[in-house]
Amino acid sequence: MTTQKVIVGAAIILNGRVLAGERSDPPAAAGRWEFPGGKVEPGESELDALVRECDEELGVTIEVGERIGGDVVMANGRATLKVWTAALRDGTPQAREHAELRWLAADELDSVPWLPADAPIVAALRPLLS
Ligand SMILES: Nc1nc2c([nH]c(=O)n2[C@H]2C[C@H](O)[C@@H](COP(=O)(O)OP(=O)(O)OP(=O)(O)O)O2)c(=O)[nH]1
Repeated sequence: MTTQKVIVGAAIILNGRVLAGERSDPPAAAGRWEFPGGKVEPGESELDALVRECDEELGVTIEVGERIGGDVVMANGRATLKVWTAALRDGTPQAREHAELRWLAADELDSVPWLPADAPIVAALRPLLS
């Protein structure tokens, strides 16, 4: 049986800006930008995975908000991307796994090359940043 993997992402919003991270690997994705997050582990809830990944990747505790956009089926058809808004509860984001982190305002969202699957999420996010 094939299991559909779920990738969860956090659009952490602070003062009208969203936190974006530049991937450092794998080579095909390096230099592309994404929402912090990652794969949901077997037996783990999606929201628990989101909180865990933000702790691991950024060293922060988040409070999860609302879903942004719909489920995005990834190009290989074997994974689905789901993104939520989030607020910082504790800590200052550090680039533990990303090459760089940036806080982007609505008019800066197009200034970085997002991973292709993120395009509809970024579009849905824009009106929330003001
Ligand atoms: N975190 C994240 N991943 C995304 C986004 N958009 C997108 O296409 N992806 C893809 C990139 C990767 O192929 C996959 C996430 O895998 P990952 O390697 O970051 O997951 P992980 O942190 O669980 O890593 P690992 O334990 O398997 O090393 O989803 C996004 O906005 N955020």
